[in-house]
Amino acid sequence: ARRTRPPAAVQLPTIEISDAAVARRALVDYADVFANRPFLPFPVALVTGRRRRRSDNLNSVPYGPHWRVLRRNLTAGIFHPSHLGLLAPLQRDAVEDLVAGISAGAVLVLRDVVYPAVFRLVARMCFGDGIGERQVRALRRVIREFVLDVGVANNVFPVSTLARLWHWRRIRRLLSSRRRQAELYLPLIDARRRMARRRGGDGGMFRPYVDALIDLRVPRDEESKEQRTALTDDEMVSLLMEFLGASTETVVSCIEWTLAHLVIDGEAQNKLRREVGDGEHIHGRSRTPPYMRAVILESLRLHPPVPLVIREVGAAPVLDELAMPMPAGGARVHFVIGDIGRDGKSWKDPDEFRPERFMAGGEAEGVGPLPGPKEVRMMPFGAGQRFCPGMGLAMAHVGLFVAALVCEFEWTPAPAAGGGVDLTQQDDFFNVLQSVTDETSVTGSKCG
Ligand code: HEM
Repeated sequence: ARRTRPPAAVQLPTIEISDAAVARRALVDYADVFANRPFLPFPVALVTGRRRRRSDNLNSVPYGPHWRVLRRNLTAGIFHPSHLGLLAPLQRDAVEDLVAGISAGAVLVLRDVVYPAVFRLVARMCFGDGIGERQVRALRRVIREFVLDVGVANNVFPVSTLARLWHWRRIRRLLSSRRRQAELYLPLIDARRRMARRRGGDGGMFRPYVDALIDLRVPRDEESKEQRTALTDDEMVSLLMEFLGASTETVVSCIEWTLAHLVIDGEAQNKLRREVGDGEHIHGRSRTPPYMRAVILESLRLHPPVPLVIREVGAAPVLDELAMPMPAGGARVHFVIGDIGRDGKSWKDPDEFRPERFMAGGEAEGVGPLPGPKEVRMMPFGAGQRFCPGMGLAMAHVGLFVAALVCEFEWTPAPAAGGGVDLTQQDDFFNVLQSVTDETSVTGSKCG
């Protein structure tokens, strides 16, 4: 109990913001005040390494020079368009794997085929394309367990004895998860270290994230900005876990919600199929076409895979313009992304799936995945200083996989689902479609 007691940050008063205008003022006008997350948004330490030492990832690191270096390493290194261009062969492989794994006419749970394909692609981005299938499967298993356990640990404490026992087992597994993850990651990191010494890099191939982390030097505090040191093994494990988890869970959830709506709205599915029918997009040769972009934005507006933007405000902040009192001792602030995207003040028929609103002449023409400085209408990737650095990659990957799925197959509800799709949302660490865990998912028939 001592090890899992909520830390001080969790005990701070929590303020929930569901109003888009207030969110904009906080995250844009007071960007620096709202630039930190509480160290532990969960009841158990997620970034505590061996010997219980703090080993930050990008999500947890305080706003400052260390954060800036980690973030630039990702955005200017891994996510730079010239570097992402080198990903095309890996993306093509992933799409071919996905399509090959679907039998036409069979009822399938979409997650069972999409999750492995996305995860394998992301694991190759992290560790290089030499990573073996067994290692990919082992990584996938521990990340999945970790995400499920965090979801449970984060929920209200269960009441019945049996439920409490089950909950407790999950928390214990979560506490040992770091060690199990490290056991898998450290040999892979060491192998890349040896390879870099022997070959001096991959010459023109995609440079995996782990190589960038091995070479990175970070400042440790404000005073010694000039003095930089290599990342510890524990820090590398935290950052790699974050990359694998963030790039898979969110993207898979967005693909599922998008397909669910396309199954319900056959007209939108056909329109999309006509748009991506030439397969250009699947081969990574073109930008996301307009209707596909509109469909993804509409899916993200209605079902943001990450439910909350979480920030911590320190003691006695001066926020004159916010028009909202802040507790003098500081607060944890939750911006409810789903409420903002469905706010009836900014959206017509906010609960309806209508991608056309994002097309030319629509009410949301010009609205993108990241809010501009003047207005927030939706913020699936957050806003302000800590907005999601993986946004471009995520939009590209969702587009790529959805294009492959609708280009190759026609999607209908599974017979067991009674001709419909249940859009119930499972509130977890990520917002996921509850029915993806049932056998009542969807059927894909081969097109043409
Ligand atoms: C559909 C896919 C995704 C969604 C909806 C999503 C959403 C978010 C949200 C809401 C935040 C918090 C932003 C804030 O506090 O303002 C975030 C942060 C973050 N995301 Fe994503 N994300 C996605 C994909 C990715 C991918 C592909 C990566 C790749 C590594 C990634 C890495 C991160 C990181 C590292 C942060 C923390 C950034 C920081 O604190 O500086 N995400 N994401």
